[in-house]
Amino acid sequence: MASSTPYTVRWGILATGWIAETFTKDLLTNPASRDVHDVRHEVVAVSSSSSKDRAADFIKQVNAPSTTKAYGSYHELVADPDVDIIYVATPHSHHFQNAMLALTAGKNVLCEKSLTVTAAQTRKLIETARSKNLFFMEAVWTRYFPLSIKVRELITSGALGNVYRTIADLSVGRDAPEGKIDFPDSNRMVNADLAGGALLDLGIYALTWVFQSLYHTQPEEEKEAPNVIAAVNKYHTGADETTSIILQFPKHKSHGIALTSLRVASEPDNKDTAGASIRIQGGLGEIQVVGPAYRPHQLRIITKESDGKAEVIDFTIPKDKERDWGHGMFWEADEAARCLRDGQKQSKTLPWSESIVIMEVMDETLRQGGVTYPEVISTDVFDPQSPLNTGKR
Ligand SMILES: NC(=O)C1=CN([C@@H]2O[C@H](COP(=O)(O)OP(=O)(O)OC[C@H]3O[C@@H](n4cnc5c(N)ncnc54)[C@H](OP(=O)(O)O)[C@@H]3O)[C@@H](O)[C@H]2O)C=CC1
Ligand SMILES: O=C1OC[C@@H](O)[C@H](O)[C@H]1O
Repeated sequence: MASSTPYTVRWGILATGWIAETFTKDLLTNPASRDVHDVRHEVVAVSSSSSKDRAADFIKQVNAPSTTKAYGSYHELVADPDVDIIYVATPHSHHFQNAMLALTAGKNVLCEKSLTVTAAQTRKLIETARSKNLFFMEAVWTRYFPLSIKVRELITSGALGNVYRTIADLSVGRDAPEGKIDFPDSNRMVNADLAGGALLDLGIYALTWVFQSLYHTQPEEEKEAPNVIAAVNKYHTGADETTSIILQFPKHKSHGIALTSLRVASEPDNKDTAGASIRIQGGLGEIQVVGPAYRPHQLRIITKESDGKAEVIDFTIPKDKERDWGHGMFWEADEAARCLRDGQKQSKTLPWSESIVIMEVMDETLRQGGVTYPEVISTDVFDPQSPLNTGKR
């Protein structure tokens, strides 16, 4: 018999930057505000590699319970016996070392995108999670949106016929005079020491739409790794600034076109007038996904049957009115909670095997573009005393 008591997950937050704040505020919303009643979340500890004070400020900033523990190091957080799962919210450069730190301490992990800098690092993390019987998931929040679920249902129901092509773009329009990009060179978006660049930060979302529509929705035995043809422009920091990828899935005769750029914008006026950022095209019609690829808000479904008329479905992100907050990251947290409750070590919506194939596509793209990152962030040898774990910058 199903229990009426929601299953509670106790979170530890590793790092205190922008996304850590956004995600933690989502964890603290009332699940009932999104009509979820089977799981709930507690934030029991927050760690900052900068200082314990920084962690304490963060706890106040997000209005977490006063019992939440503040730690001045990632090592202390992963050793806390009250924590069930660690949310890794550092820059991409740090994900491998930080997630290994947590897994080797026996903690389940939800790790921000891009999962790692290299596919070898992803494989190592997955081997570690498997050998320690722990839950591990890449935090591609968009996959858990009701909008994404609807898109996958439409594809698998055959509403579009065979899907032959997906075009997906996430570009942020930060071109600046004299060949510059409007981020300081030290910013994680362009800083090679922090695994900066368009592909790992934004291109992962364009690839998410290609994979959701052309790979994930295939029966298990039909899934195939694609051939990759990439064009990459590098910025003077060595990170990629504009990257375009053609993915060819030979068995299914389908193509994915994943686009990302720090210079041009997929939504120049943020008002949906530029058209859909994502088009999923089948023999019988197409789905247009409107809004930024990471947080889209509308579907337009145009099929031969509808005679060219679009069925438009709007999706709003529910807000917890008491906290005046709701960003949309809570759905991935709910997924992690249900996996922990049910003893599943990976999410069916983004299984380990798929994270590996996507990282392999990114590896190949960066190889073709001649983008390389420093050894300290691209090694797949775990070092608990790495500066990425100790915060010694
Ligand atoms: N899902 C989503 O929508 C989004 C996901 N992201 C992902 O989240 C991750 C973090 O991004 P974001 O929050 O924007 O980044 P921020 O720069 O805002 O925060 C990163 C945090 O990591 C910690 N950190 C540890 N070492 C370093 C270092 N050498 N340089 C900078 N920070 C360091 C710091 O926390 P402390 O000092 O407390 O240890 C810092 O506050 C990235 O992987 C990014 O791709 C980002 C934005 C949106
Ligand atoms: O994941 C992300 O989504 C939103 C973007 O603004 C941000 O750069 C990226 O990290």
